[in-house]
Amino acid sequence: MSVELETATTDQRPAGNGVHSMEVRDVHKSFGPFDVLTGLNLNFVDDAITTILGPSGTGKSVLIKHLVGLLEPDRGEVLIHGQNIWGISKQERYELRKRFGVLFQDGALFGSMNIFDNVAFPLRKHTDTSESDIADIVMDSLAEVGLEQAASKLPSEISGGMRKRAGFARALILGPDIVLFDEPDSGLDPVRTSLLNDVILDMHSRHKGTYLVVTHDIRTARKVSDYVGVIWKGKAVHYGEAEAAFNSPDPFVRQFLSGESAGPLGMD
Ligand SMILES: Nc1ncnc2c1ncn2[C@@H]1O[C@H](COP(=O)(O)OP(=O)(O)OP(=O)(O)O)[C@@H](O)[C@H]1O
Repeated sequence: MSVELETATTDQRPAGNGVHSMEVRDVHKSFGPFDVLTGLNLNFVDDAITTILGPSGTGKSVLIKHLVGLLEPDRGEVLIHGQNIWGISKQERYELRKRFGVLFQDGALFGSMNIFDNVAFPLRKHTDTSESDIADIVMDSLAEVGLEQAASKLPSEISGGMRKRAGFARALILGPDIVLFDEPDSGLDPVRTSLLNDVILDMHSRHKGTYLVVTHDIRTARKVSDYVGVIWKGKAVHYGEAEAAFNSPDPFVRQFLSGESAGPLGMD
């Protein structure tokens, strides 16, 4: 492979007060001898949906874990609302984490709780909301993702697509201003993927917020993205408006976004 690895220019303007909600500055992370993030820089555009694409094993999930403070960089900084998340106390980091909604690959629902209780869980854990208000909020939220009929079902009694939507409802229940999706389309057929993408777009237009979607699915990226970032070998090699990404002259970005075998990206 003979691609020059350039770090993407990610100097995008934040939407509001001059501070990006999420900034990754020169983050390095290794696991034993494996260098996974090798100087990652990303300024996510606020109140937009950014899709992060990249080959398998390139560090996308590791990026998400850094953003929510589950992993600490070996070098570099992760700033959330302008705060270096490893420069604050554990308690402050915990408080900051509540402002995130995270949708993990499998929805991460509690198997022994019905869908209503799964979605109500963050409200019961983190707020003093009364049970009657919780009932209203949860049922509204389930209606938004088309699951009001499934409230009393266990996760094992509904389809994979429904579990993802339930996970999404739970991720949004505290009104987060940042929402992270780790491969929301994994394990879904194209129709269910498309339906989930409709829900992502609909929820974003209703509730706003800075959304980050990690995916392998180019169709998902085409459908939901305002901005596209491409990570390769632990660095951002592209970040920009979705249309520009899909028309990029860069051979690596072109090959990756068109899913073609011919190009600079090989099997290694
Ligand atoms: N806690 C960990 N300990 C050791 N290695 C890890 C750990 N977490 C991730 N890795 C390694 O870091 C690399 C990047 O993993 P990551 O899951 O971020 O890739 P990815 O880009 O999300 O891949 P995929 O698209 O296949 O999900 C992989 O080689 C993985 O094995």
